[in-house]
Amino acid sequence: MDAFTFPSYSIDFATGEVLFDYALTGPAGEQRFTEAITLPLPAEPPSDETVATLGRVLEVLHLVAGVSYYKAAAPPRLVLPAPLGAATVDYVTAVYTKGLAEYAYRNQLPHVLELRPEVPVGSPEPPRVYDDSDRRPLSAVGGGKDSIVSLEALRRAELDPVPFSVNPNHVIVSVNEASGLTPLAARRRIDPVLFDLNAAGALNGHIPVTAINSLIAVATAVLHGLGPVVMSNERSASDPNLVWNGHEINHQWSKGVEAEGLLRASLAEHAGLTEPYFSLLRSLSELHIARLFAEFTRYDDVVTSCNAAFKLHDASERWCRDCPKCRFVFLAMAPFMPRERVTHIFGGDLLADPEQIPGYRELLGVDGHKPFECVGEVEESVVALGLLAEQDQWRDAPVIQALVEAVPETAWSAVATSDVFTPGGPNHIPPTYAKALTPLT
Ligand SMILES: CC(=O)N[C@H]1[C@@H](OP(=O)(O)OP(=O)(O)OC[C@H]2O[C@@H](n3ccc(=O)[nH]c3=O)[C@H](O)[C@@H]2O)O[C@H](CO)[C@@H](O)[C@@H]1O[C@H](C)C(=O)N[C@@H](C)C(=O)N[C@@H](CCC(=O)O)C(=O)O
Ligand SMILES: Nc1ncnc2c1ncn2[C@@H]1O[C@H](COP(=O)(O)OP(=O)(O)OP(=O)(O)O)[C@@H](O)[C@H]1O
Repeated sequence: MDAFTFPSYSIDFATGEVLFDYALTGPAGEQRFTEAITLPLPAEPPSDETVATLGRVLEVLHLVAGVSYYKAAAPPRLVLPAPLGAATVDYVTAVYTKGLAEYAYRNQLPHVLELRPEVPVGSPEPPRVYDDSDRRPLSAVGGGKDSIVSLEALRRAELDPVPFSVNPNHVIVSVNEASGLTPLAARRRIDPVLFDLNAAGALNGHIPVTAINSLIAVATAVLHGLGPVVMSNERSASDPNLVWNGHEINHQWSKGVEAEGLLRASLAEHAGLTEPYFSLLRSLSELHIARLFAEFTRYDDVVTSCNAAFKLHDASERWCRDCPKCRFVFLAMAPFMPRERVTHIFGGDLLADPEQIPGYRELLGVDGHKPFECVGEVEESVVALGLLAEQDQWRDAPVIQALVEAVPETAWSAVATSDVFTPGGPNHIPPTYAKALTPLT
């Protein structure tokens, strides 16, 4: 295949169904795909202005959601369907290069990191300006600790959040029920042809899924006349796992602050949205968020951060208790709650199981590089370990004993001056929302 194109998209306002068409083309022929996204419909039909703004958001989503199909062949040409402004070209370029960086690294495809889209000459019509800043926020819920902290911070600040998810599974449904708030949900159906191609050995790998979920959330907020989309992406999401051929490889790129800024700029330029999207937890470390989560016990029976529970096929019921994310979140929550509570949340005690030691050595930077997963920085893991080693309830746990001995002296001295509990770093949080977080932190 030598090119990836975007033949058309359509929306049916009777059902909320949006169809995005894609094509991989080359000398051997064409492979078409159609992704279907069903937006929740509002009680009243949308105004012409809303339809126009929604159309602009969907144009960007059409481009971004193409990554799933582009990656099946990684052709050298990415051919966009219409003229775009500079900020939107920058965003789309970054999604296909930085967002696919882990995929490029694992498949040894350096050209993906250098991909530049071909954009038709011309300028898009300027959008209508749409000020949504004072409306109820749409708060993205992924079922894990982070979105729960945001939801509760917004609720305490009386900002009246609407929980929102893409394809909510039983975990997300239970988290929403525990919140007592009435959620909105969108459906997303990947073209099953992609799964057939994967089974036949097509190129495959990680994609920037948060970029897709984010734009579906913004589209839903516009359609329902709601305000900003509030994400729960933390400070450490911006840090790369490694550097390859001079490029940063970050598993969590589309959760990072760079992606957030590029998406905001694109939505302002292309859709006229003044305050469309930001992460409320941007200035916090994962460890800090885990400490905040410990204040809320109503979600203990349902909260699940393990990615295995969110697979499209053969998902685990809740925590798998044997992956980097389970290991990290257990380590991060344990210092801030009784041992019985964290063991209850996970359905087992990971720090009592010596089989977990090799995985924890990676998280602590003793072996290998930071795993390709949504886990905190090495520094956060070392700080958590230090806190646990001081507690009677954990000091004698087999994993804690082994890890305390494994961590080198240099790492202990580095964390002595750690800022993991000091909010910091760049963020896009509007002042009204910054106030929502202050009482918690
Ligand atoms: C749940 C998970 O981690 N899935 C990744 C896994 O896919 P797997 O085959 O084990 O399961 P499925 O998720 O059911 O996917 C089936 C195939 O579908 C393709 N696909 C899926 C979703 C999508 O949006 N586009 C797709 O093309 C994919 O090719 C699968 O083969 O391994 C895959 C290959 O490495 C990953 O692509 C799957 O990742 C999902 C897209 C996913 O939802 N992952 C999140 C849990 C995730 O990684 N979140 C990151 C956020 C990173 C970001 O920048 O957004 C995080 O939490 O750090
Ligand atoms: N299915 C989904 N629908 C909408 N938003 C989602 C979905 N899954 C994740 N998100 C959002 O994407 C961002 C990144 O997801 P991530 O899985 O890191 O967060 P989380 O589930 O809240 O917490 P944790 O890090 O503990 O898993 C969060 O803002 C989360 O709310």
